[in-house]
Amino acid sequence: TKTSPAPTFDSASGLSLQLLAVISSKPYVELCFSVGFQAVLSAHDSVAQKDYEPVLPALPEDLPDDEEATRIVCLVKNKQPLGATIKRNEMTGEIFVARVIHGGLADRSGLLHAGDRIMEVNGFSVDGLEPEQVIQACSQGTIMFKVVPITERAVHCQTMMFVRAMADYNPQLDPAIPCPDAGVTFAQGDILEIVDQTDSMWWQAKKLPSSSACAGLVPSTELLKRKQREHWWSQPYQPHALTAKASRIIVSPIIKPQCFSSIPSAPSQSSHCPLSAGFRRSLRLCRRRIHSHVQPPACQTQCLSSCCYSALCSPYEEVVRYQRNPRDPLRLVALMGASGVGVNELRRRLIDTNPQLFQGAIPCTSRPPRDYEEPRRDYHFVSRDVFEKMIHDNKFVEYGEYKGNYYGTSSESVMEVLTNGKICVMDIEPSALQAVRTPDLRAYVIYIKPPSAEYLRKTRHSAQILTHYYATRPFKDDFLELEEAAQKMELHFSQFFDHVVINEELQESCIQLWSAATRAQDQPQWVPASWIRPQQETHMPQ
Ligand SMILES: Nc1ncnc2c1ncn2[C@@H]1O[C@H](COP(=O)(O)OP(=O)(O)OP(=O)(O)O)[C@@H](O)[C@H]1O
Repeated sequence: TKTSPAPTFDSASGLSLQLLAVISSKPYVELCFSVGFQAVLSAHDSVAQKDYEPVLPALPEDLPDDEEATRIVCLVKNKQPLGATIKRNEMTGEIFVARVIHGGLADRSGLLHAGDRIMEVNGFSVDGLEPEQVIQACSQGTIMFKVVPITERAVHCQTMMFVRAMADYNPQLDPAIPCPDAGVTFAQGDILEIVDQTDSMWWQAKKLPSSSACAGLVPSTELLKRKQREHWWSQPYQPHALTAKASRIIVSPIIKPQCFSSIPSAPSQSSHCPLSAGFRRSLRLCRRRIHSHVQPPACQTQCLSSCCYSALCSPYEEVVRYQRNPRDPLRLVALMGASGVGVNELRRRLIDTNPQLFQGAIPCTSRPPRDYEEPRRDYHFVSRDVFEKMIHDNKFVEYGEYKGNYYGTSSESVMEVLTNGKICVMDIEPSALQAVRTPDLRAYVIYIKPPSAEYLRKTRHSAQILTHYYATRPFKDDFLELEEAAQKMELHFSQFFDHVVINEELQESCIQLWSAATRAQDQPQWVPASWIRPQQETHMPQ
């Protein structure tokens, strides 16, 4: 049978000091004086003397039979929070542990649980005290709780999940949070690790990257949705603001065709210099015009019941860490930016300088080919009927009507580039975000941000902005228009930006773009879980 070794001495550390008096050899003296060695001997003595158990006061003899089992919990706290919240039962006045924060001091002790009734703190009864007074008693140093442990602990729902926040949240501005100091502040686009969903209202989460083991409180999906809805209804009705808000979270990829018949017919601008796929003026104009002409919804109710409501449905987007398998098709790189910031200039340079790696998708049109145009190089030329059938079958990432002809980019034409082993680079309007964030295209969205007004003034004096088919114009209002458009885009869509490039110096921006676009193909990235899950369902770790 296994027997525990019995100690020969119970005061080895004392013995080591006696030993010192008789030995004079230097290595032995150093060994006996070393901190580690003394600590080992002291630990040995504690075990040998069996003085490792806390000395509890003797039980009083007149203990009633129905005395509840209590637990003494001793926590040593310095500056870190206790990691627990308390609440008072309004009927009985009893104080309970309301929740224990994942990874906090109380949680790591393993001795305090949600539902434990607190009877005493540091020897003083909490009877009749307000929760704030109890908290004050736990401010620092060694805190001794006497608690009646909860008999049936709640089943903890601790499945780990990562989400991307689609909205901003500041606990200090939320009067409903149980403890603002325990809240996590986050902004749209932040990645949160949800570590506990036991409470249907207040989840526990860590904002990534996080160096702390301790989580904090964030509103659950349901609660955040409710808060957004309340905020929504409390705003005065502004049709345009409502449209912008609606597109803040989810945007419908399908935009009704617009007719721009008022624009005069244009000269064949590209007759001498054929542009690479996707740079056609008509396509760009068509896209820009549609975006700026999107009508506000006919009525508020209709809006709330359709696109806005679906936007409200997802204040968090579940994400997973994804690294592309080299055998999988490459990812689409979608560039987004305010008109005039330089999206097309950068895209053109990227493709022109690395044609073996990057390519644009060939757009589709219902317009007849011109003399200098070649099918499948300049456009996929299709009849109006075929184009309309493609619209009906949801084939387009984006499309619109310009001067009586349809123009668009189909998912198929993007896929063609990707499966041929090239990175497809596309410039998109926010309305196409939803259509490119799909399991097939897995768009990596790069936002092109304007530099400071001062830098713009310095570098864009000869820059021209595309206005209509045959004309460009210099920037107006000292770049105010560009800055305002960029701010709006960031306000509503920054949660979808995987990367941001500030377009200061062209060549430097191009290098940054190249590096981000290639990194997106090989390095792990946070992507919507829905892109990956269908294939991974059977292999998900439990
Ligand atoms: N970093 C830069 N430095 C100097 N000029 C720039 C820079 N980036 C872009 N430009 C110039 O700014 C003008 C607008 O650029 P570009 O056409 O690419 O804008 P855009 O974002 O595609 O907008 P739109 O589609 O409305 O034309 C062009 O004349 C371009 O050469």
